[in-house]
Amino acid sequence: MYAIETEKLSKSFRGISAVDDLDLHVPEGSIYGFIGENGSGKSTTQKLICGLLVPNAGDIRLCGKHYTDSEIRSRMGVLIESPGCFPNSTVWQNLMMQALNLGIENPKDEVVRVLKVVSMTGASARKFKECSLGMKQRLGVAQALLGRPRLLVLDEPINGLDADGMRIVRETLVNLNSQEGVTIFISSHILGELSKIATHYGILKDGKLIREMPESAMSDECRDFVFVKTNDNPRARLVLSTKYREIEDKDDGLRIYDETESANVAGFLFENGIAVGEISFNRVGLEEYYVRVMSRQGEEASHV
Ligand SMILES: Nc1ncnc2c1ncn2[C@@H]1O[C@H](COP(=O)(O)OP(=O)(O)OP(=O)(O)O)[C@@H](O)[C@H]1O
Repeated sequence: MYAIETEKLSKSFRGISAVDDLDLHVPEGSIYGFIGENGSGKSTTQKLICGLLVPNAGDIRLCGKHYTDSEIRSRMGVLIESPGCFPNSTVWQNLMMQALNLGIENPKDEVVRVLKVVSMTGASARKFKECSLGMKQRLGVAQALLGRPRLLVLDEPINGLDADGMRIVRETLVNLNSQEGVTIFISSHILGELSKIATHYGILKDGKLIREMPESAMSDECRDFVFVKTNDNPRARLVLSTKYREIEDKDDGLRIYDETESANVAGFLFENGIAVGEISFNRVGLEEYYVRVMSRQGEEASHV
């Protein structure tokens, strides 16, 4: 079953298409990384799913039910753009107001719980306007967690966070997903961070979904390679081409995509009188995969 499924979802603003015929499939229990360039339609899609915008066409189903179903909606937590908070109220007061609005039983206990989850217990007396950007983002996540939602829709929740703030949000999301089975639909431009947690990906371009796949399928498309820097890369390339078929110039060095090991490449270069300055075994990461998919969009990339 899909936690979120859209069928031919479309939205335009004053005749300009923002989301175009979108068929999205977010499996239950997944952490679905939703990526795309600025203006590709990620926020619009998330707003449509959360009922903050009305589609021009298409359908949205949440856990098999129409997205307007109130029971399903009550199991959703949302952070879209910046958290809606009162600047002169404290972190505690803002969360309490939200908990009361949501009609949560034992709101105090629930606020204590979510503050703990995002590691903000010590900041509960701080006014919202005095919070750092990182604290505000984490408060937004805490708001989204009120009432123990089964589905979280998060728009750029790690934007503006420092490394520690990112780690806290990342660990929070992974724990919610692995321990409580919460489905997380998350957009982010910080691909390195997203790749640490996502189980599925959807790539959006100009309002259209150009790729959708589980992380394992993306890993299969991302290839292993040996990266080597030498004292003479052009000669190293010539020498290596007598033994290896797929060699690429990249980052002041050479990549060898053939199935081999660093030690074999180093040994072969050494035998041929070429000094190796740096050698490592690597894999194409999400950022590079994304750049390549975007640049060859429309083509079927069998090897990325
Ligand atoms: N309320 C609106 N009125 C008019 N145009 C809008 C509105 N909201 C979004 N758009 C347009 O729709 C397109 C998609 O915007 P959207 O914010 O969904 O993209 P995005 O992928 O979330 O971008 P970003 O990564 O910069 O947040 C853009 O061209 C944007 O200008």
